[in-house]
Amino acid sequence: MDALLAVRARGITKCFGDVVALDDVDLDVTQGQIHGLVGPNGAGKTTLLGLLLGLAVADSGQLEILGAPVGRVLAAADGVAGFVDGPGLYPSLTARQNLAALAALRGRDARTAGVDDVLDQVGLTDVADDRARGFSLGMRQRLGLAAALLTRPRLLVLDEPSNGLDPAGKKHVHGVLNRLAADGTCVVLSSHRMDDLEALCSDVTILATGRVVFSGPLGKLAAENRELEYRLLTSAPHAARLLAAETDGIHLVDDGARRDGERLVVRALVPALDELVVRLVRAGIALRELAPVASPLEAAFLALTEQQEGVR
Ligand SMILES: Nc1ncnc2c1ncn2[C@@H]1O[C@H](COP(=O)(O)OP(=O)(O)OP(=O)(O)O)[C@@H](O)[C@H]1O
Repeated sequence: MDALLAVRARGITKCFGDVVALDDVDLDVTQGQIHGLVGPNGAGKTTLLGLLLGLAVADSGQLEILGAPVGRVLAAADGVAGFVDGPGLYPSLTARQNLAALAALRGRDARTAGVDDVLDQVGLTDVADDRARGFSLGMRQRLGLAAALLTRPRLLVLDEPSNGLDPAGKKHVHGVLNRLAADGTCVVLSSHRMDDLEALCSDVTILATGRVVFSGPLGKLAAENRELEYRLLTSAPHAARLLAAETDGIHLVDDGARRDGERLVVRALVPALDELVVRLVRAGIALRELAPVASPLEAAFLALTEQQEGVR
């Protein structure tokens, strides 16, 4: 057992009838890390998060959570909290009553359980006495997060926590998760939003049809990735295009839909792109903007999952 790992999974397989939801999955998540699960619909993300929360047991493989092996009992391991498929709430109770009821279920006194503190953390103080029935999706997500925080988890497991959050709500929730991670809590979350994952996670695991196609630091994903498309804005578009065409390893992308005459789109590995930039500057052409057309995570996600779909 590795004390630094909040999650250690080896050879996890989970089937629902003929459907193989998870197929020989290995996963290491270090304590204090925010780890993202990403994958197309039906890739197995929720199934995996459900195993971490003790909502289901694997058919085979070994799972250790916070250093302890997980048995075949349906129960959340000590120190684990979170939700999949949206938080479970009592619609007729207020936000505060929901949290007090959860605290009472765990045998804690609602007055000292920290209800007001977690409501404040997720930004729901103003609506603490409103019934959950009237809450928007984003507010329900925040209340679910508050419920999880009430247990002071060491592993927080969240399925699509940004669903329904407006930009301010998202920023608020990101702040909460970052603070938790800084204090040593491990967060494992799924998302279809690459910008969320890039903003929050140090590491990601990409699942496709139940199999892990990548797991590791985001930076490694970018570095390992094939050629990416970049958009360049220069002081001399025509001359820049000619120079790019002559540079080894640079492929012009002539996409009519994206071409606006001013901007140049090229496909390249980073060393070839570096060479192009040096050559532009040497030729007296100013580079005003240089950005990937899609983020490295998005590009790698598409490439890796398309590859996997091809294998099926
Ligand atoms: N309780 C269940 N009974 C039958 N099949 C299930 C069950 N739960 C999941 N599956 C199947 O297992 C596979 C993985 O589903 P899962 O919900 O884990 O994927 P996901 O990556 O979370 O997808 P999404 O992004 O759409 O939420 C899918 O084919 C799904 O239909």
